[in-house]
Amino acid sequence: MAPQLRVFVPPHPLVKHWLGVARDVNTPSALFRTAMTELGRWLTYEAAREWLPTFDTQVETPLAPCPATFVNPEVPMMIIPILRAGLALMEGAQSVLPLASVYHVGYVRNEETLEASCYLNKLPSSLSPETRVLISEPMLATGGTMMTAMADLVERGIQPGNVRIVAIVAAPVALKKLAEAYPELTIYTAMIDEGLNENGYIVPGLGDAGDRTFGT
Ligand SMILES: O=P(O)(O)OC[C@H]1O[C@H](OP(=O)(O)OP(=O)(O)O)[C@H](O)[C@@H]1O
Ligand SMILES: O=c1cc[nH]c(=O)[nH]1
Ligand SMILES: [Mg+2]
Repeated sequence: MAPQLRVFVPPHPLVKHWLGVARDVNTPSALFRTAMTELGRWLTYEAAREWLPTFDTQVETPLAPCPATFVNPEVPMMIIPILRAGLALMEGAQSVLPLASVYHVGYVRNEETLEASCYLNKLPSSLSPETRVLISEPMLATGGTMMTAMADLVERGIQPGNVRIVAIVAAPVALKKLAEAYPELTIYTAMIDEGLNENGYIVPGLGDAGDRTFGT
């Protein structure tokens, strides 16, 4: 069967709570950052389920031998925060995946054309195809930023089937674009919103995630 984009919206009260905090226009920047970090933590927790590679072994408890399962540190795992807004989300992701390497990439949308351009790329020139990649990117709006980031990853050897995107809010147009180009992808998001306004902002969304995270 042909792969189909999988989008999960975990029905978790903490995800709902922190999404409400992030959406509220009256939330100050410090609390908005906390909301981003918490959403990164819980969405990554959900994304890691049945995805994080493990190995089975045995340990000695103080009383008896006992089977045990550990996260396998030999399978390469990376977190890619998309600057700027992906940084606070990444902090939560990192608390769940402390062994993951972090590679920063920065893309910015042109406010008129809405096209994304890259201003920072710390990715190595090639990556092992079995690398598991978690991308932290709060907003999937037109999808242009994520399409560019995915192209940069695939060019370096990453398989889309090994990528999970953690996003706070996703617009249908971005999901459609990603589904057509990378149907093997898996996305974890707190909500799929209605659409975009004439300036390319997600409605109801949460405004400019980067500006609200950093108080700019
Ligand atoms: O799906 P798209 O239409 O491409 O929009 C999503 C991107 O737009 C925002 O970044 P922005 O360019 O505002 O940069 P910032 O995070 O530094 O604020 C947001 O953080 C995403 O990266
Ligand atoms: O709603 C949106 C769309 C793109 N980028 C944001 O920060 N917010
Ligand atoms: Mg911005």
